[in-house]
Amino acid sequence: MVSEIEITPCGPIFGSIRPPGSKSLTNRALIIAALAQGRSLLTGALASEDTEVMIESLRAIGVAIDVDDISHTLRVDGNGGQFQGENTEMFIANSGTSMRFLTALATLGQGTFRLDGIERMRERPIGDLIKALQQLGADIQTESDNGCPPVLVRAQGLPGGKATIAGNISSQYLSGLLMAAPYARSEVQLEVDGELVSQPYVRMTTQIMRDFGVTVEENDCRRFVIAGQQQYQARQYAIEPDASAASYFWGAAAVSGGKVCVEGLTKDALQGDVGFVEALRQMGCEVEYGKDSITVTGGQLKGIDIDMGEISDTVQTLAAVALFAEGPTRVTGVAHNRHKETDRIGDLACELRKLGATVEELEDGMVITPGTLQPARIETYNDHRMAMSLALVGLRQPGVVITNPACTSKTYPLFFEDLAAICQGA
Ligand SMILES: O=C(O)C1=C[C@@H](OP(=O)(O)O)[C@@H](O)[C@H](O)C1
Ligand SMILES: C=C(OP(=O)(O)O)C(=O)O
Repeated sequence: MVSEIEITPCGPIFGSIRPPGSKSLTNRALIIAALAQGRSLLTGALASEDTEVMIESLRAIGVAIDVDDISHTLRVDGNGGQFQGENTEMFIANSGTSMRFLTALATLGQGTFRLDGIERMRERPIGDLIKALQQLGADIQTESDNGCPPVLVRAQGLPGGKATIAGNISSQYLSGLLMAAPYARSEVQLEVDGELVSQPYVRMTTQIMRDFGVTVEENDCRRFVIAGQQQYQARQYAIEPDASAASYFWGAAAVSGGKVCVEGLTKDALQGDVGFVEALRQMGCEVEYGKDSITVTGGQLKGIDIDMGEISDTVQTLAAVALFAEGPTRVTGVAHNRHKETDRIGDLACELRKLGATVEELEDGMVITPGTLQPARIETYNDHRMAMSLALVGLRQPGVVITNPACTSKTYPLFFEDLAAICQGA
């Protein structure tokens, strides 16, 4: 792909789109189908770097996965939770879900597993998950003492028992523990210690576990009891389009003053990020929930004060929209965004300032005061969401250049093609 893209401004965008499959659901369904006994068919799956590294890692432990790129279907022949490692290496690039879910899964096998990723992955914390797995009897550690990957697992199956898990840095630790727990030798009791960020992802985890036939007792998203020696039931499973990806198209309607319908998502979607449209409604957009779609119509935009702790992957999208609003927008509740693909508070503030905004950084968010927009060369920090969100600014402001646009391949390889296509009707 080209080394940079200049976004062409366009008029109001009217169109509809079905984004590719959800990253979060694809990677959960892959973990669960891999542990099930028998064949599962996952339809509507995402094909991107984050799912690719998950698939390759599962193949490394003997799970046969056939990818049909045309129908977006994955055929997974699960190993029933029986697998061996012989110094098995899993290279996970910068996929947080893969790193956290596969670390928990690896403890169920027999033998040695090592999980590693790119440089940034070696700065993304995993220590709290390691501690919880140790409480459940796993022999597991990080290679260095900074609490980040690489992770080494000397697995002999997971004994089970009680563990507390911190939830203030990432909910993915809890999701990983939950999905592995039914394969422990005895009951697993999990208790969240302190704040739990990104809660909707945990609800997504328990729902998909139940959909694949295991029981999970749950008390207010704080305490969980999972009987040991359960088995996921292989099945056909339909994956929703990605709601975080959808945010860019809803955002495009907002900044361009058009109307965009995202197909395949509803208010009842498993992904909490559909809640992003309610933030747009607060800012002045119109939102219509259809039977199988959600449509956003742009309006007179005003700044808002919002806690985005439950929908943190859409902070950058909201920030892009905020540049076109009247008055400041204050985002809070997202301290954990500093540990994602990049520091999504500090680095986002820096790029927003280049575009002409005044940004005050908070410990857990930022206050964005729009100014006179100006052309800018946007640094993407190898963060797909920096590229996709700030591209929206270029739909109105000439001279917005996105560097390293190929970084969208983490979750959305064809993002710029899809954005151009929907703009063509504008
Ligand atoms: O469980 C998941 O699928 C995810 C949880 C969130 O991470 P945190 O729990 O680290 O906020 C989110 O940012 C990520 O893109 C996907
Ligand atoms: C934070 C993200 O991904 P992950 O943690 O799965 O790498 C994301 O997709 O925005």
